[in-house]
Amino acid sequence: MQSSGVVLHTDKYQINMMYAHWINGTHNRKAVFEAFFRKLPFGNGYAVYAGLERIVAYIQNLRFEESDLVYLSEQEENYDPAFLEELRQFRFTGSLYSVKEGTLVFPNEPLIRVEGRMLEAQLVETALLNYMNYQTLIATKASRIKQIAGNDILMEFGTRRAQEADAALWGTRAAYLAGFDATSNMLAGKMFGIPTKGTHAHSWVQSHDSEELAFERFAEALPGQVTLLVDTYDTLKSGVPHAIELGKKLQQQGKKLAAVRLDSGDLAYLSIKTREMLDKAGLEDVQIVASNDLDEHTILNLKVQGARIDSWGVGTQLITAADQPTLGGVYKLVAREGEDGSYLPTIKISGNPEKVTTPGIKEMYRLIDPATGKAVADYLCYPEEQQVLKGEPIELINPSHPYLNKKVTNYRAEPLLTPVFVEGELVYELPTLEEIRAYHREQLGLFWPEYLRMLNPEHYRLHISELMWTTKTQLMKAYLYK
Ligand SMILES: Nc1ncnc2c1ncn2[C@@H]1O[C@H](COP(=O)(O)OP(=O)(O)OP(=O)(O)O)[C@@H](O)[C@H]1O
Ligand SMILES: O=P(O)(O)OC[C@H]1O[C@H](OP(=O)(O)OP(=O)(O)O)[C@H](O)[C@@H]1O
Ligand SMILES: O=C(O)c1cccnc1
Repeated sequence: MQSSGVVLHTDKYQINMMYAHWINGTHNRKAVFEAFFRKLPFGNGYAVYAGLERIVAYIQNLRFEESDLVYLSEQEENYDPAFLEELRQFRFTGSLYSVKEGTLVFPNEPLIRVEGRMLEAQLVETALLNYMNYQTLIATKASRIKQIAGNDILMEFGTRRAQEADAALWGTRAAYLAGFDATSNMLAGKMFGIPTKGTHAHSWVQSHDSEELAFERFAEALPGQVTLLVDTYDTLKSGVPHAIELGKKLQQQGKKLAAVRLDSGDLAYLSIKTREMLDKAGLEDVQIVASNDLDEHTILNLKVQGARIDSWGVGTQLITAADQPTLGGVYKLVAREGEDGSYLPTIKISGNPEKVTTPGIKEMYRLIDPATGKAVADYLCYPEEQQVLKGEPIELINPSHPYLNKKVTNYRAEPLLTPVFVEGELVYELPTLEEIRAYHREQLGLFWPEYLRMLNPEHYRLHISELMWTTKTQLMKAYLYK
């Protein structure tokens, strides 16, 4: 049976809530949801937002097709056929605001705001979180690795170890936007225009009578871009000497060996020795590539040990975010349409004060100190609060630690939420991946290094307006002391 693919990429409880709203006649009531995460991954000081491009494609393709409706009609819930007819007509008619991909983002910030009919705003929760959580997680991991690798070349090698095909593709894209230089994944290269690179596997060497022959044949087949894997038998006694032999031969022919790849053993020691051997043979411009379960910690350690590595192939640890496999982003209702058509702010209360949601439709700004060009704080206020737009002094309330409030008088405010869909229409021109990559680099420039360091970074804080704080405390009181 054919399926449209995306529309049922949701949890059953969304369909059941849509149905219950329909039964109650509230399905067309307006609702406002926000997607955010509560805790930064990997102990990092920031996250890198990603996922919007796929979210846009998802929203544009939301249609219940015949096979989807047939499948729904077979469910034990026995949905009323008139509900399924309603779904047949379904189109996303709401508005979606989002942070731009590549933006540095922080806990509790509304990264996506969906304003729409209950029916549609509820349906999209699962897919939006799925795309946002994974891609933001991988972009953040990649950005950490990039911080450590500096100007060295970073290649994404993870496809074979990724959690299936979609993760490999979109994870690769996330890695590239956060600073990786290339991928081994050909489909990602074709789909997203990411530069592709490849060396060869041990099987190439094993499939020949000797390592020398394997290297020679590879260089004949692919002149100009040869990287030889030198650890199949013995890196320093066999692989590197054979690569040097071939490198010299190529040099005499006016050609060039590009690099050797180390894939096991002590990468610091082996790279230092390999560099010495290559240099001694007059092959100073032959580069050294390393791979083997690398991540930001190993790369940092190798650099501290003086490793002579020019280029890093990073797979498993990046694409699976092995040290923290989920971002934990959530989607919460912050406002709903009241009987009179106006929005009522809503709250979710928790025993954990950090988990109490902040009510109402919000605008989010990054406040920049014009003297330094650096970000001072992110700030949430209600759209009717115009002080920030006029550059007037504002009181910043820290919602978790209200005693840490501060006043800012001299700032430039950059809005962080951009309209993407307005009443069902796409109004946002998606930037190219290169533009997103450049924007991410600019974003990093907005922050002092203490927020960017890998270990124990300073906390960059999200603040809210006084009015938002008052609204939040009043709503908490209203529900707690009812
Ligand atoms: N000098 C080093 N300092 C810290 N970590 C290193 C160093 N050299 C290599 N590593 C890392 O240590 C791990 C070694 O992996 P492992 O124990 O599987 O050995 P291996 O060398 O890959 O052996 P093989 O692939 O032959 O089984 C890898 O994650 C690698 O990146
Ligand atoms: O270690 P990762 O960060 O995931 O990087 C990718 C790894 O995949 C390849 O090894 P694999 O064992 O799959 O095959 P090969 O060694 O035979 O090439 C490659 O040699 C790397 O070691
Ligand atoms: O090109 C490579 O060397 C490569 C590609 C994928 C995985 N491991 C290595």
